[in-house]
Amino acid sequence: MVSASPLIDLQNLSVRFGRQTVLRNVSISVPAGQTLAVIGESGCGKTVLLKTIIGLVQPTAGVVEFDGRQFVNLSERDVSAQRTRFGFVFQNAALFDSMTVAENILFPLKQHRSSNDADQERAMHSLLTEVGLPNTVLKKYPAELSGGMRKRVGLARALIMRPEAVLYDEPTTGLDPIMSDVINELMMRTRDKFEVTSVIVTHDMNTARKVADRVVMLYPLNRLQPDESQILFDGPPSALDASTDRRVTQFIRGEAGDRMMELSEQAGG
Ligand SMILES: Nc1ncnc2c1ncn2[C@@H]1O[C@H](COP(=O)(O)OP(=O)(O)OP(=O)(O)O)[C@@H](O)[C@H]1O
Repeated sequence: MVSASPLIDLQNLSVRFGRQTVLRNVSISVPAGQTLAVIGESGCGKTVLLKTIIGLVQPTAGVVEFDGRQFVNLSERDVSAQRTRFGFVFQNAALFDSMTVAENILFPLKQHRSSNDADQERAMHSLLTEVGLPNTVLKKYPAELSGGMRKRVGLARALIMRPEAVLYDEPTTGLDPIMSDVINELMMRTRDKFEVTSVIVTHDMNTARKVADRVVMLYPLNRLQPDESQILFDGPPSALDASTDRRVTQFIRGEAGDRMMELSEQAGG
């Protein structure tokens, strides 16, 4: 259920690396229970936005709050405690190659909690069932799994701490359409069963349309005028097709449009 108070609140967020400003004055409030998809072309700052939410990137300006608290104001211990309230599903699953699947899934628990081994094993088996993997994968190493299986192990690892919010970075990239939809279904099941708030960075319009309650589209700053908002669209996925902004329709339909002209100009110049 979506509540009115924001769990994740970004207010006038700006992030700069050296001379490159990646995010400028971005404000997004995500109420508890909402599933937000962040779309936009490569390099517009989607992953930086995710990392800022979890405190891995510091804002240059603006405020980032999770449940009313800013990472910058927390002690190291509190930052660590606050992070356990998030699950992060990394791009390409980012599993530890030298660890078995079981060790990968249990890794966050071993780092943070002192629950006994039997409880941990129980939690792991139940999550494995949840993501549709057989027990036989537990002894395997990530290299022995398919891409879709690795993503599901990544999801199980993200959920082992029972997070309140799950951040997904391109969860379906590199998967075939069927496995992509399995991941979509699992994200929806995760939302319903664990009542998590989700932020999904994705290029996959099927994911944005099917899984998200709300879509935000960011645009690269180097293509914007200084006074333009970096958020080109903020609304339910059902409203995407009605957008009158050509940059939005071009993106959601996957049309190169005037970009081909730019390429030939670059090649010619
Ligand atoms: N730690 C960093 N130091 C310097 N520059 C960075 C850092 N992290 C990201 N950037 C730059 O910020 C810009 C946005 O990167 P980001 O990864 O957020 O893009 P994205 O929208 O997620 O792209 P993609 O869809 O290709 O993953 C890029 O130009 C990138 O090089």
